[in-house]
Amino acid sequence: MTVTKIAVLGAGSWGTTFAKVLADCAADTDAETVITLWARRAEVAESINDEHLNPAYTRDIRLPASIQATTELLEAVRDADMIVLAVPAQGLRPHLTQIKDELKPGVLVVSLIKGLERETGLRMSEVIAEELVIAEDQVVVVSGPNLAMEIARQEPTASVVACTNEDNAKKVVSYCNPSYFRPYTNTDVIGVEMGGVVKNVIALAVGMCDGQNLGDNSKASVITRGLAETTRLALKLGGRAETLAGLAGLGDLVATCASPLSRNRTAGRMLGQGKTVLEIQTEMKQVAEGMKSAKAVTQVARSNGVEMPICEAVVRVLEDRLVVKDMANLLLSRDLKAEVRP
Ligand SMILES: NC(=O)C1=CN([C@@H]2O[C@H](COP(=O)(O)OP(=O)(O)OC[C@H]3O[C@@H](n4cnc5c(N)ncnc54)[C@H](O)[C@@H]3O)[C@@H](O)[C@H]2O)C=CC1
Ligand SMILES: O=C(CO)COP(=O)(O)O
Repeated sequence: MTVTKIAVLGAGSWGTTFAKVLADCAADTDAETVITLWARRAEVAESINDEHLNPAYTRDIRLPASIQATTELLEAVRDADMIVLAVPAQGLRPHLTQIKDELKPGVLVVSLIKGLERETGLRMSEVIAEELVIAEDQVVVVSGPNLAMEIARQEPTASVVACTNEDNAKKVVSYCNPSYFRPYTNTDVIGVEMGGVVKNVIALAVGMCDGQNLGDNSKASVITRGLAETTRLALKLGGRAETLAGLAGLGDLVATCASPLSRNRTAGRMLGQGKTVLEIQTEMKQVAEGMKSAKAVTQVARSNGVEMPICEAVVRVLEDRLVVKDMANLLLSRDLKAEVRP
């Protein structure tokens, strides 16, 4: 039997949980799979190897003993058939630069990351293909309503595995389909990625509503109009409307904006309570991608002539050019128009 080697880079909440998804799937199917999880910090790798726990990120969840953690990046990716990327968006490119000479020909590279590169406005799949000099159809994106802790607890969850080559998406699906995780394939990589990126910014706005003690009408209005602006941008960039109405669009937006587990919603709530970006970054130990990607989202939108008033307002708050209590007024006083464009 051939052994499949999978490397997961990033032992935070989602990287660790996804490694568990892969390991549980391999156990369910009796597949010969070696899963190596790369952690930046030695104590994280040691805890995963010795105790099968990653308490800082997945609390008391017992990880499969088959997951081997390492702090050696090149050792993790050497001979890997599939490399899964779960580091924060702004830290991705330097890691790609380090691993690019170690890639096995034909390797599949899977992005779990929900952000845009700030300097270039590129989606993660674009950064990966560009930096690793691999074909677009070797890059696969996994996105959906996937709060890591719920999946770590094996609560039933669906997701989307997107690749321009459907066979490659199916291959990835075959590795990440344990009993509690149901991945659907999609060939609309742009729609899937943009759904995941923009929902983080909308979740910041919903968190701001919480921080201002606003109720469900306000939040539902932000979520729904947020989906409208996300869809406008995704369509303009070449995505499909059905994707944004699916798991990676509406599904992820609802999960993130509703869940107290969401780091983006939590960061938004703190902003709504008057905390500064610096205070929040110091207090939160985990990444809230929307805080880093919001500006790039609005820049990409502007350069494509797409209106994104909620995202624009979030950026103004992040840049200290708008106080949260004035945000509703700013959004509600815009010119009246039809809900659906004829
Ligand atoms: N946690 C979740 O529920 C989900 C997260 N995601 C996405 O997955 C990506 C990773 O997120 P999480 O695992 O949740 O983040 P996290 O904050 O839990 O962990 C990030 C990991 O990357 C490491 N890290 C931080 N800065 C780094 C840098 N500059 N270079 C290298 N490593 C660095 C940290 O030590 C940690 O191991 C993000 O893009 C996030 O939006 C997607 C779906 C679900
Ligand atoms: O992407 C996520 C759920 O699908 C996680 O959201 P947060 O990064 O806001 O926690």
